[in-house]
Amino acid sequence: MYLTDEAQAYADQHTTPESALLARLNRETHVQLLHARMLSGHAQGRLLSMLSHMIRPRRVLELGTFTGYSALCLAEGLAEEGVLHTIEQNPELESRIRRYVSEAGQESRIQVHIGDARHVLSSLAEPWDLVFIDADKINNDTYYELVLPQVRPGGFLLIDNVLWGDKVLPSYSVKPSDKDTFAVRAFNDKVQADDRVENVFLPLRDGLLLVRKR
Ligand SMILES: C[S@@+](CC[C@H](N)C(=O)[O-])C[C@H]1O[C@@H](n2cnc3c(N)ncnc32)[C@H](O)[C@@H]1O
Repeated sequence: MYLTDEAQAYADQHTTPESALLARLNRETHVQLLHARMLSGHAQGRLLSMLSHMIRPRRVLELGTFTGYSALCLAEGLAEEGVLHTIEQNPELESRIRRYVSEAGQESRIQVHIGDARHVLSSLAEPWDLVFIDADKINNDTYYELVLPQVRPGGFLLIDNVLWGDKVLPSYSVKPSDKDTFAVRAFNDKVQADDRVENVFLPLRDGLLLVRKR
């Protein structure tokens, strides 16, 4: 489900602009890295910031840092004394992430972990107020089951790319070898049937699933 270009432009023009730092990170990511589309970007970044401001979380967890754009957005709404932990498995991204976290003056509030989220998670037993799952989509369910017990009752999870380029839609004919699409579809269906949570599927960008633990 995509907006027309004109509607998208209008929506962007009526959304608070990125900070100069985020705009620079956005541009640098697109110029220097492959798969720059993975970065949350202007509209989704502002939504992450807005949701974080609404929740005022003390403990935030992000799985999948990439260049740090979404971590910086989510950190904007942290409570005083709040901390965001973000996990990225690609060590080549570490220096850029740390440089931007430092430029944003967030070194004491954003803890960067380099490693496979499945392993790093076992060393982080925090009562999460907000979790952003945005790593390898085939493992969405693994991450969800690992973190949900650690999310405080009434806490939130956000899962990105749940539209998966519209490949989750029933009319799309999935190739039998396309394990990612089958995994994203199965995950979305599972959350919809999960009595432990309430959920809203937001068709923003590539789809963002908002989940509240009961
Ligand atoms: C979609 S990008 C994240 C985008 C970022 N959250 C943003 O919005 O700007 C996914 C990232 O997850 C990382 N990743 C993939 N599998 C992972 C894993 N098992 N553990 C930690 N990070 C992983 C990838 O290296 C990639 O940088």
